[in-house]
Amino acid sequence: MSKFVIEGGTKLKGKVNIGGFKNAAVAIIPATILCQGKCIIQNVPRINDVNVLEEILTEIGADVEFLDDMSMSIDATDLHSCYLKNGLSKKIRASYYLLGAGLGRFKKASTLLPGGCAIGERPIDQHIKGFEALGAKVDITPEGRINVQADKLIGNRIYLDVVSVGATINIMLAAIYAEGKTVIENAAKEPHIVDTANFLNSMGADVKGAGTDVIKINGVKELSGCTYRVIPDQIEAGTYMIAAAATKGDIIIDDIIPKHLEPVTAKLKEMGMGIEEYGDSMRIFYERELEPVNIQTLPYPGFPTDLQQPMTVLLSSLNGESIVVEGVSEDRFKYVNEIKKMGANIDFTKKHAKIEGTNKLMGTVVQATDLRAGAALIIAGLVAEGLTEITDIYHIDRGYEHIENKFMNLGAKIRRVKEEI
Ligand SMILES: CC(=O)N[C@H]1[C@@H](OP(=O)(O)OP(=O)(O)OC[C@H]2O[C@@H](n3ccc(=O)[nH]c3=O)[C@H](O)[C@@H]2O)O[C@H](CO)[C@@H](O)[C@@H]1O
Ligand SMILES: C=C(OP(=O)(O)O)C(=O)O
Repeated sequence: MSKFVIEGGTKLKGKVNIGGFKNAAVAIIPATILCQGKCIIQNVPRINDVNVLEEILTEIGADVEFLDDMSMSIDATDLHSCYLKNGLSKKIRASYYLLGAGLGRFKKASTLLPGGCAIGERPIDQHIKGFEALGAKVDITPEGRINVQADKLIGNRIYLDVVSVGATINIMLAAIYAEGKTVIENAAKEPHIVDTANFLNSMGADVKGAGTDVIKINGVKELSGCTYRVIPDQIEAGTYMIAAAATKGDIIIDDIIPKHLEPVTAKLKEMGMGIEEYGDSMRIFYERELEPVNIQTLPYPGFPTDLQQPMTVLLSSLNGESIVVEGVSEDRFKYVNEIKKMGANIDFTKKHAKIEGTNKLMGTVVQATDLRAGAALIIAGLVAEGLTEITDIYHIDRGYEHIENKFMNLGAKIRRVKEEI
């Protein structure tokens, strides 16, 4: 087990390069099994979720190798089934995409129920509704194994009862070879939906409308290999933006798509941060005392739920009151108990937090309860007085590449300490 030890009080300065988007890469990698041919995926983030997918694909028989630090070659030509035997599928959320991709390619697939961040109930009823609408039978065993199987997949019209990123992508994957046209209504519009659709189209699929709430998929007969570059991680970029604000810093964030960051940029400007955008990079700098603001997380293009936790830490380090409403995840404030140990003054329920800003957080020992909670605790540690120790940082490694090196390059005093068990 490792932990991070952070000495607070440094203003971030310098430049950080953003990696490929976790939530796009973890959809695109499973989607490669739809094609017979080799795919080269570039700008793959070096995170543990990707390592788990590499293991899963290898286990089911795909030929997977890293060509260099950020490019992955995947050839699933010789794959004959998509049955995930062991517990790897429980280690990450995105293993659910092997259901859609396996169903699409082999008309059947089997995984255990997915894992992922503990942020409340995370049902997959909309994924199942979509698979069934295409003609599949879905069975979940008492042990938590999901089996999907179809004699034939036929395009259909599917209206999602809730806007779901996972269900939108999974139905797209399952429908790629379905006979006729599939229409997903009330689809999610996140940039990774568009990226996955672009990847599928690069292999020869016919997906239109990704990025709007109606996606149309015309079934095709075959897909072939391609080379594709994953978009930059807007959640990683947003994390460094918020860290720059919290530490009163001045940094350049490189390799981004500023458009994807608009909801975050707008809030940070409203608070008083200076932001200059230049093509694929931005400078974000502290100009004047930041003002508290209210936030509500919403599906894209609203403020992303995956940045709610870092933002709550920033708000709790300011003077004044703010309200954060969680409009996407079912229960994403549990980590607040950890920042309260550092002196934050926050009342919260499952969906709502009232923050009485206190610009005095104090270092102590805290536990990363999930991926973004871990990132939020790093930011808390950077602004706190004294030393902060963050345990259970394996959650952070699921989704942030080289995080301590990137923060160290910005001047932060952070180190990873390996603990003897
Ligand atoms: C690997 C990945 O891309 N993870 C992201 C994905 O998770 P994930 O795909 O799990 O999130 P969804 O968009 O599906 O979930 C959004 C909301 O819809 C509900 N819901 C979802 C599906 C369903 O069948 N039934 C249902 O009720 C969920 O409980 C949740 O409250 O989108 C979330 C919302 O942007 C992000 O926080 C995660 O980082
Ligand atoms: C919730 C997240 O991840 P996952 O869905 O993979 O658990 C996240 O990336 O913030």
